[in-house]
Amino acid sequence: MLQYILETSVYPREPEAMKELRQVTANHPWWNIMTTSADEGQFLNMLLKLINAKNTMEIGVYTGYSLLATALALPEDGKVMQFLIILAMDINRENYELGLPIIQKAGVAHKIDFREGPALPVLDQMLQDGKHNGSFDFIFVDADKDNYINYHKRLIDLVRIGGLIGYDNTLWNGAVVAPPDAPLRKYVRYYKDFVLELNKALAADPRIEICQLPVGDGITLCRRIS
Ligand SMILES: C[S@@+](CC[C@H](N)C(=O)[O-])C[C@H]1O[C@@H](n2cnc3c(N)ncnc32)[C@H](O)[C@@H]1O
Repeated sequence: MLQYILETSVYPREPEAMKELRQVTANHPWWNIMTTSADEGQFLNMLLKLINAKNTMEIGVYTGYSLLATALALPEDGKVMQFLIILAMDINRENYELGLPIIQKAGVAHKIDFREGPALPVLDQMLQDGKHNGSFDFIFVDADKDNYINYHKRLIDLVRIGGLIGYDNTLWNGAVVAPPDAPLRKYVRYYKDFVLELNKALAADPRIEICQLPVGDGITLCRRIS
Protein backbone atom coordinates (compact mmCIF):
# COMPACT_ATOMS: atom_id res chain seq x y z
CA MET A 1 0.00 0.00 0.00
CA LEU A 2 2.77 2.43 0.95
CA GLN A 3 4.48 1.70 -2.37
CA TYR A 4 1.22 2.53 -4.15
CA ILE A 5 0.95 5.85 -2.27
CA LEU A 6 4.58 6.67 -2.99
CA GLU A 7 4.28 5.89 -6.67
CA THR A 8 0.94 7.59 -7.29
CA SER A 9 1.16 10.77 -5.24
CA VAL A 10 4.43 11.23 -3.39
CA TYR A 11 7.30 10.63 -5.84
CA PRO A 12 5.68 12.31 -8.87
CA ARG A 13 5.03 15.53 -6.90
CA GLU A 14 8.20 15.58 -4.82
CA PRO A 15 10.19 18.79 -5.44
CA GLU A 16 13.38 18.11 -7.46
CA ALA A 17 15.63 19.27 -4.61
CA MET A 18 14.02 16.79 -2.19
CA LYS A 19 14.46 14.00 -4.76
CA GLU A 20 18.11 14.92 -5.13
CA LEU A 21 18.67 15.02 -1.38
CA ARG A 22 17.02 11.63 -0.99
CA GLN A 23 19.61 10.25 -3.45
CA VAL A 24 22.46 11.68 -1.35
CA THR A 25 20.97 10.08 1.75
CA ALA A 26 20.46 6.72 0.01
CA ASN A 27 24.24 6.47 -0.48
CA HIS A 28 24.93 7.10 3.21
CA PRO A 29 25.61 4.09 5.47
CA TRP A 30 23.05 5.22 8.10
CA TRP A 31 20.32 5.62 5.49
CA ASN A 32 18.28 2.59 6.43
CA ILE A 33 17.72 3.54 10.05
CA MET A 34 18.05 7.29 9.95
CA THR A 35 16.29 8.97 7.12
CA THR A 36 12.90 10.62 7.05
CA SER A 37 10.74 9.02 4.36
CA ALA A 38 9.46 10.79 1.27
CA ASP A 39 5.81 10.61 2.37
CA GLU A 40 6.75 12.22 5.69
CA GLY A 41 8.69 14.94 3.91
CA GLN A 42 5.70 15.75 1.73
CA PHE A 43 3.40 15.63 4.75
CA LEU A 44 5.57 18.07 6.72
CA ASN A 45 5.81 20.40 3.76
CA MET A 46 2.04 20.60 3.40
CA LEU A 47 1.36 20.78 7.15
CA LEU A 48 3.69 23.77 7.56
CA LYS A 49 1.94 25.61 4.75
CA LEU A 50 -1.47 24.80 6.23
CA ILE A 51 -0.57 26.21 9.64
CA ASN A 52 1.28 29.15 8.10
CA ALA A 53 4.37 28.34 10.18
CA LYS A 54 7.09 30.96 10.32
CA ASN A 55 9.27 30.14 13.27
CA THR A 56 10.25 26.49 13.57
CA MET A 57 12.78 24.17 15.16
CA GLU A 58 14.14 20.78 14.16
CA ILE A 59 15.97 18.41 16.48
CA GLY A 60 17.77 15.71 14.45
CA VAL A 61 18.81 16.89 10.98
CA TYR A 62 20.98 14.04 9.62
CA THR A 63 21.46 14.87 5.90
CA GLY A 64 18.65 17.42 5.93
CA TYR A 65 15.70 15.85 4.10
CA SER A 66 12.99 16.95 6.57
CA LEU A 67 14.85 20.24 7.01
CA LEU A 68 14.66 20.90 3.27
CA ALA A 69 10.95 19.95 3.26
CA THR A 70 10.49 22.52 6.04
CA ALA A 71 12.62 25.24 4.46
CA LEU A 72 10.75 24.94 1.16
CA ALA A 73 7.43 25.41 2.97
CA LEU A 74 8.28 28.50 5.00
CA PRO A 75 7.85 32.07 3.83
CA GLU A 76 10.72 34.53 3.39
CA ASP A 77 9.50 36.85 6.12
CA GLY A 78 9.76 34.51 9.08
CA LYS A 79 12.64 36.02 11.03
CA VAL A 80 11.73 36.22 14.68
CA MET A 81 14.02 37.82 17.23
CA GLN A 82 17.59 36.74 16.51
CA PHE A 83 16.63 33.41 14.99
CA LEU A 84 16.23 32.64 11.38
CA ILE A 85 13.06 30.72 10.83
CA ILE A 86 14.39 27.20 11.34
CA LEU A 87 16.58 26.52 14.33
CA ALA A 88 18.11 23.16 13.35
CA MET A 89 20.19 21.06 15.72
CA ASP A 90 22.27 17.93 15.30
CA ILE A 91 25.31 16.46 17.02
CA ASN A 92 26.85 15.75 13.61
CA ARG A 93 27.61 18.61 11.20
CA GLU A 94 29.28 16.35 8.61
CA ASN A 95 26.01 14.69 7.64
CA TYR A 96 24.23 18.05 7.42
CA GLU A 97 27.00 19.24 5.11
CA LEU A 98 26.40 16.34 2.73
CA GLY A 99 22.93 17.66 1.96
CA LEU A 100 23.75 21.37 2.32
CA PRO A 101 24.77 22.00 -1.32
CA ILE A 102 21.32 20.84 -2.42
CA ILE A 103 19.63 23.04 0.17
CA GLN A 104 21.75 25.96 -1.08
CA LYS A 105 20.95 25.21 -4.71
CA ALA A 106 17.24 25.20 -3.80
CA GLY A 107 17.73 28.77 -2.49
CA VAL A 108 16.52 28.14 1.05
CA ALA A 109 19.73 27.77 3.10
CA HIS A 110 19.37 31.34 4.43
CA LYS A 111 16.28 30.21 6.35
CA ILE A 112 18.33 27.79 8.46
CA ASP A 113 20.29 28.41 11.65
CA PHE A 114 22.20 25.14 12.13
CA ARG A 115 23.72 24.43 15.54
CA GLU A 116 26.07 21.50 15.98
CA GLY A 117 25.82 19.74 19.33
CA PRO A 118 23.31 18.10 21.61
CA ALA A 119 19.93 19.82 21.59
CA LEU A 120 19.08 19.69 25.29
CA PRO A 121 21.60 22.35 26.45
CA VAL A 122 20.40 24.69 23.68
CA LEU A 123 16.81 24.27 24.85
CA ASP A 124 17.85 24.85 28.47
CA GLN A 125 19.69 28.01 27.48
CA MET A 126 16.66 29.29 25.57
CA LEU A 127 14.40 28.62 28.53
CA GLN A 128 16.83 30.35 30.85
CA ASP A 129 16.97 33.41 28.55
CA GLY A 130 13.19 33.44 28.62
CA LYS A 131 13.04 35.23 25.26
CA HIS A 132 11.76 32.31 23.25
CA ASN A 133 8.97 30.99 25.43
CA GLY A 134 5.85 30.37 23.40
CA SER A 135 7.55 31.54 20.20
CA PHE A 136 7.71 28.48 17.94
CA ASP A 137 4.90 27.61 15.53
CA PHE A 138 6.24 24.13 14.82
CA ILE A 139 8.91 21.86 16.28
CA PHE A 140 9.95 18.57 14.66
CA VAL A 141 11.73 16.04 16.88
CA ASP A 142 13.58 13.25 15.10
CA ALA A 143 16.67 12.50 17.19
CA ASP A 144 17.69 10.40 20.22
CA LYS A 145 14.50 8.57 21.26
CA ASP A 146 15.76 8.09 24.83
CA ASN A 147 15.54 11.87 25.27
CA TYR A 148 12.10 12.51 23.78
CA ILE A 149 10.53 12.85 27.23
CA ASN A 150 13.26 15.33 28.19
CA TYR A 151 12.64 17.26 24.99
CA HIS A 152 8.91 17.33 25.65
CA LYS A 153 9.41 18.79 29.15
CA ARG A 154 11.21 21.75 27.58
CA LEU A 155 9.49 22.11 24.21
CA ILE A 156 6.06 22.50 25.74
CA ASP A 157 7.19 25.92 27.01
CA LEU A 158 8.90 26.92 23.76
CA VAL A 159 6.05 26.14 21.36
CA ARG A 160 3.29 28.75 21.24
CA ILE A 161 -0.21 27.93 22.45
CA GLY A 162 -1.93 26.61 19.31
CA GLY A 163 1.44 25.57 17.84
CA LEU A 164 2.54 22.01 17.07
CA ILE A 165 5.27 19.64 18.17
CA GLY A 166 5.74 16.61 15.89
CA TYR A 167 7.46 13.56 17.35
CA ASP A 168 8.78 11.21 14.70
CA ASN A 169 9.02 7.40 14.87
CA THR A 170 6.24 6.91 17.40
CA LEU A 171 5.32 3.58 15.77
CA TRP A 172 8.99 2.56 15.94
CA ASN A 173 9.10 0.08 13.06
CA GLY A 174 5.89 -1.49 14.40
CA ALA A 175 7.79 -2.53 17.55
CA VAL A 176 5.30 -0.68 19.76
CA VAL A 177 2.92 -3.63 19.28
CA ALA A 178 5.53 -6.40 19.09
CA PRO A 179 5.33 -9.17 21.71
CA PRO A 180 8.21 -9.17 24.24
CA ASP A 181 9.92 -12.16 22.52
CA ALA A 182 9.68 -10.74 18.98
CA PRO A 183 12.98 -10.86 17.06
CA LEU A 184 13.82 -7.16 16.83
CA ARG A 185 17.03 -5.56 15.59
CA LYS A 186 19.22 -4.51 18.53
CA TYR A 187 18.74 -0.81 17.76
CA VAL A 188 14.96 -1.18 17.56
CA ARG A 189 14.80 -3.21 20.77
CA TYR A 190 16.93 -0.71 22.69
CA TYR A 191 14.67 2.29 22.00
CA LYS A 192 11.33 0.47 22.08
CA ASP A 193 10.56 1.14 25.75
CA PHE A 194 11.48 4.82 25.41
CA VAL A 195 9.02 5.19 22.54
CA LEU A 196 6.30 3.37 24.50
CA GLU A 197 6.95 5.60 27.50
CA LEU A 198 6.71 8.71 25.35
CA ASN A 199 3.45 7.59 23.72
CA LYS A 200 1.93 6.99 27.15
CA ALA A 201 3.11 10.34 28.50
CA LEU A 202 1.79 12.27 25.49
CA ALA A 203 -1.60 10.55 25.69
CA ALA A 204 -1.89 11.61 29.35
CA ASP A 205 -0.62 15.20 28.99
CA PRO A 206 -3.50 17.66 29.53
CA ARG A 207 -1.51 20.58 28.04
CA ILE A 208 -1.80 19.14 24.53
CA GLU A 209 -4.21 17.62 22.05
CA ILE A 210 -2.64 14.76 20.14
CA CYS A 211 -3.06 12.96 16.87
CA GLN A 212 -0.91 9.97 15.96
CA LEU A 213 -0.53 9.47 12.23
CA PRO A 214 0.76 6.37 10.41
CA VAL A 215 2.88 8.49 8.09
CA GLY A 216 6.43 7.22 7.62
CA ASP A 217 7.35 5.51 10.88
CA GLY A 218 4.52 7.28 12.75
CA ILE A 219 4.34 10.96 13.66
CA THR A 220 2.55 12.17 16.76
CA LEU A 221 1.36 15.73 16.43
CA CYS A 222 0.87 17.57 19.70
CA ARG A 223 -1.06 20.84 19.67
CA ARG A 224 -0.36 22.93 22.73
CA ILE A 225 -3.61 24.07 24.31
CA SER A 226 -2.43 25.51 27.63
C1 LIG B 1 16.67 9.96 12.40
S1 LIG B 1 18.00 11.04 12.14
C2 LIG B 1 17.20 12.49 11.60
C3 LIG B 1 16.61 12.31 10.22
C4 LIG B 1 16.27 13.60 9.55
N1 LIG B 1 15.19 14.30 10.23
C5 LIG B 1 15.95 13.38 8.08
O1 LIG B 1 15.10 14.08 7.54
O2 LIG B 1 16.52 12.49 7.43
C6 LIG B 1 18.46 11.39 13.79
C7 LIG B 1 19.52 12.46 13.93
O3 LIG B 1 19.54 12.86 15.31
C8 LIG B 1 20.84 13.25 15.63
N2 LIG B 1 20.99 13.27 17.09
C9 LIG B 1 21.16 12.21 17.92
N3 LIG B 1 21.26 12.62 19.20
C10 LIG B 1 21.11 13.99 19.17
C11 LIG B 1 21.10 14.99 20.18
N4 LIG B 1 21.27 14.70 21.48
N5 LIG B 1 20.91 16.28 19.81
C12 LIG B 1 20.75 16.60 18.49
N6 LIG B 1 20.75 15.68 17.50
C13 LIG B 1 20.93 14.39 17.83
C14 LIG B 1 21.72 12.23 14.91
O4 LIG B 1 23.02 12.71 14.71
C15 LIG B 1 20.94 12.01 13.61
O5 LIG B 1 21.47 12.80 12.57
